[in-house]
Amino acid sequence: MSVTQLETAPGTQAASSTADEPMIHTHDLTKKYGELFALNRLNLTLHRGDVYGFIGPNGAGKTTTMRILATLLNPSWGEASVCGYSIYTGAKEIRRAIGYMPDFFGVYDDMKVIEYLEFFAAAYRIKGAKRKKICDEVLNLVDLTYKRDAMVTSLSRGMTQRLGLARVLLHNPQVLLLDEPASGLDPRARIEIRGVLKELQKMGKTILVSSHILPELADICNKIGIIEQGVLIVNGAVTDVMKQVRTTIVLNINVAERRKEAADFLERQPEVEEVQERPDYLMVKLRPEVERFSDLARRLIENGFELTLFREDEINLETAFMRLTKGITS
Ligand SMILES: Nc1ncnc2c1ncn2[C@@H]1O[C@H](COP(=O)(O)OP(=O)(O)OP(=O)(O)O)[C@@H](O)[C@H]1O
Repeated sequence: MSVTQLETAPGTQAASSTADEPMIHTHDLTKKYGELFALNRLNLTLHRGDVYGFIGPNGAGKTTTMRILATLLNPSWGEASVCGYSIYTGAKEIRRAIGYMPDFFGVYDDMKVIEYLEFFAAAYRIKGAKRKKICDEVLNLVDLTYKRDAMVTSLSRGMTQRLGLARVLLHNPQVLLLDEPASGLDPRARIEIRGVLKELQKMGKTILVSSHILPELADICNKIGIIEQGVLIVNGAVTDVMKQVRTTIVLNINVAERRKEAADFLERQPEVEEVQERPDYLMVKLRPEVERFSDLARRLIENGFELTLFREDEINLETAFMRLTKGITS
């Protein structure tokens, strides 16, 4: 994947004159359908380079937010601006400055991958040699160069999602609105999408990305918001949000040999509450007040254990997240 080439591609620049001016800003943004608040006084601020994970269950208001920011839907009241342009007066400028990938999008059946991209590049009035260069660059970025001449209908769901991402990158937007880009993908395809998002993050794009699943986004975002029934119930830096979401940390740890000894060693460590042996690893529950666990890895290594696995248990994190979202609004 190449990061540098796309940075030089011509694109729409933000209206923002200072580096601190938010790339996305909303104030009391509200959308009502009859009596239903699809979105209820949403206050969000994203700065250049922020990758904001927008997490919530079905019907929480994620798509509504994205569609308002993409100027495809009017709010009932409240303010929103993207790249310094108001959604009320700067819709044309906003559309040039963003790449919006909806949760469902159609692809044209009878086209090759490269024809599909060239078609949209032409719609952005990218011409001639530049068009070819940019199409090749975005294909490379999403790792689809090897499918350049394949028919779009022959792509897997993961590849189609990556092609959708390539499409919204053609005009080098500064802000990306990505509505559940990893939904319905198998674990491998999810990892691939995450890889692309990490590349985009390195390029300094501002990204609002939604998901049902917290762990899916936790390690690529710097900020996270959890929305439920139109209300943003948690908002902040990933580390702070994680503290609120989980009550205890559970780690999955394995060593190359002497697993029983490692279990005994772990049980003696001050931050460990309980160690359970699983067929392939040790499940290590930390005491409730413990927030950091990197020292534990260091001590294991210093005591001669060769670590083959050391990671936070995602299922535990997901369960904690579900508990939090259920607990607050029900
Ligand atoms: N056109 C509409 N008319 C009436 N209600 C709507 C309309 N569009 C959305 N809603 C309602 O607004 C709420 C928020 O929907 P939204 O699509 O934003 O949720 P979401 O978080 O994107 O959900 P999902 O994860 O299922 O895509 C839901 O209760 C939904 O039923």
